[in-house]
Amino acid sequence: MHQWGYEDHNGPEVWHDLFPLANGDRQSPINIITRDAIYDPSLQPLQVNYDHDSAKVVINTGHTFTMEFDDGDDTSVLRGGPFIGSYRLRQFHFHWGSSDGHGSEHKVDGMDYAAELHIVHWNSEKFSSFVEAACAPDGLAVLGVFLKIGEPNRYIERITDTFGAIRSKGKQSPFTNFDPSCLLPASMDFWTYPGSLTVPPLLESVTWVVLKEPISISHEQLARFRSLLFTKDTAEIEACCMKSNHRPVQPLKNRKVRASFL
Ligand SMILES: CCN[C@H]1CN(CCOCC)S(=O)(=O)c2sc(S(N)(=O)=O)cc21
Ligand SMILES: [Zn+2]
Repeated sequence: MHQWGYEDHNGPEVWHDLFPLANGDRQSPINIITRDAIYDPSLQPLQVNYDHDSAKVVINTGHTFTMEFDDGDDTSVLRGGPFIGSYRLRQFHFHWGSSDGHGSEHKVDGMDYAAELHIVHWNSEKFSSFVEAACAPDGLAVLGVFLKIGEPNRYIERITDTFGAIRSKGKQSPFTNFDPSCLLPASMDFWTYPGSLTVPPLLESVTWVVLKEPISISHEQLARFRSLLFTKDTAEIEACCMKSNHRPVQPLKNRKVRASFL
C-alpha cells in the first residue's frame, strides 16, 4: 500500500497491512455508550489556556487540513480533566463524511455527527518533544468536539476563507491570530478514555477527552471542506475531492469510559 488514505484500496479496512497497531487494544475512535460511562467525581474541570499568537499556518495534508501552532513553549496549554501536568497545543484539524448524515469519528449511543474537530496537545512536562510524546501511553491529549449542521459558524468561516490558497495537497498558508477556544461549546462536560491516533501510525498514546455538547457548522461551510483536494494539483484529471476522512469506530476491548458529569 503506497500511501494510506480513505479509499477502498488504501483505507481503514487495510491500514493493518502496514500499521499493525490498527488491531491493537486501545484503538480510536469508539462508540461512546452513555449509560456505560462511569461518572468520576475526581475528574477536574478542563482548563484551556490558548494564546491567539501561537497560531502559525494552515496546511492541506492530503487527508485533511490542519492548523499548526508554535509549540516551542507552554504559551498555549490544556490542563485539568484527567490530566496530570500540562499538555502543549500543537495543531487542530477536522474529520467529516461524504454527506451531512455522518462524518464524525466518535459516535454517541450509535449516533453520528456531521463532523468532528480534534485539538491535539502533547505532554511537555514529561517529554522534551512531540515525537517522543507521540510514542508514550500518556504522551498525547486530543480534545474532540462534535459538529452538527445548523447556523453558520463565524470562526469556521475564518478557516474556510483560507481554502483558496490550500486547495491541493501540500499547500500551506499563513494562519495567525486565532485562538481555538472560539471553537469550543458552552459546556465543558466531557467523556474520557485511553485511545490512539485515528490515523496511521495509529499510535496508542492518546488520552481522549470528548466534549458532550456539539458546536454548529452550516451545510455550505461543510461542503467547502469537501472541495479541498486529496491530490497534489488540480492538473490531474481525477483530482479527487476530500469527500470523507473519518475512521470507523473500533472495539472498546478492556477499556472504561469515564464521564465528568452526572
Ligand atoms: C492532520 C493530523 N494528522 C496527524 C498528525 N500527527 C500524527 C503523526 O505524528 C506521529 C509522530 S498527530 O499526532 O498530530 C495527529 S493526532 C490525530 S487524531 N485524528 O488522532 O486526532 C491525527 C494526527
Ligand atoms: Zn483527528
